Amino acid sequence: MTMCSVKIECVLPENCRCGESPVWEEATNSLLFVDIPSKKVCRWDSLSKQVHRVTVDAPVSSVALRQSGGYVATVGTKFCALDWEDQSAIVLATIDQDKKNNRFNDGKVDPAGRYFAGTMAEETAPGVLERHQGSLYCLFPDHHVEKYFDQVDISNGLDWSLDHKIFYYIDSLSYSVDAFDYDLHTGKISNRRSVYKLEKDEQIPDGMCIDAEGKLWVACYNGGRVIRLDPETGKRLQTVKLPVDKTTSCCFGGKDYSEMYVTCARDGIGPEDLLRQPKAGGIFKITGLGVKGIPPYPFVG
Ligand SMILES: O=C(O)[C@H](O)[C@@H](O)[C@H](O)[C@H](O)CO
Ligand SMILES: [Zn+2]
Repeated sequence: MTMCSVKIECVLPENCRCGESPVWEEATNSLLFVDIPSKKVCRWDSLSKQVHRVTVDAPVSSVALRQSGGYVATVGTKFCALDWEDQSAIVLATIDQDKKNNRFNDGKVDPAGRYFAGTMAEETAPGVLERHQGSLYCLFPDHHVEKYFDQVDISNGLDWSLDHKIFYYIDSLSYSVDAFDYDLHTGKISNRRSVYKLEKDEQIPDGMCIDAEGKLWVACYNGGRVIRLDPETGKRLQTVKLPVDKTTSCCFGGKDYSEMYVTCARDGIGPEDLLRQPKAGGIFKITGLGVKGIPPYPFVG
């Protein structure tokens, strides 16, 4: 494996205000993602290059596959089921009803088909928000919701180790990638610890995914990069820089999950900086990483 074969291209100039939650859907050779403030769930067909967009009635912060068809998404403060054909959203559960300024942020389905997602106070500008307002929640297959912990600033990246015994989690403003022991049978988490502290130029940790070797990939907001971490040694193994600063999240997709897709944001970039990064808000594809990902888990409810 040589690092020099890494290639980065913008495959879709979508101008997302805040692109997030990339998810590969093998059945349609497509990449799903959201644009949070634009209230849009998008599906980009990698073969036809066509995009389908569904607009919902509140900021949509994550999307996931659903075993029984369609998708699930976190919309405002609700876990919803999305019917792609008739473009409808059905509410499965509502959270944070006592916190009127909160919304969901990043979410992902665990290996047993439960949908994890956390909340945050709405931002007045990128990174500017009332602190400690967020919590981490999980929607179980029977549609009941459990709260894991509160006091979160910006609930973000999440994924599970390949043996399903560890849950990795990012609260962005802690500048840390954390790990918990994970009980796949019950969905319970325990024993929180930090596995990596971001360096200054890496800026703010945002979305995250695991690769087929058990290493973590973290998108660095304002850092214009994704970094590969070894959660066992706490070392950074690789840095891949992108031509945009506000990289928000990443996932593997494409043939055998050998490509990485990266979302990013356009909001918060001044006119002068936009000239330097005209592709801000686009969808990027990284090839030649020499490592594959794993398929996303579908929600089983
Ligand atoms: O994409 C997200 O996860 C949040 O919704 C964003 O708002 C950014 O992470 C945040 O601005 C970084 O500070
Ligand atoms: Zn995020």
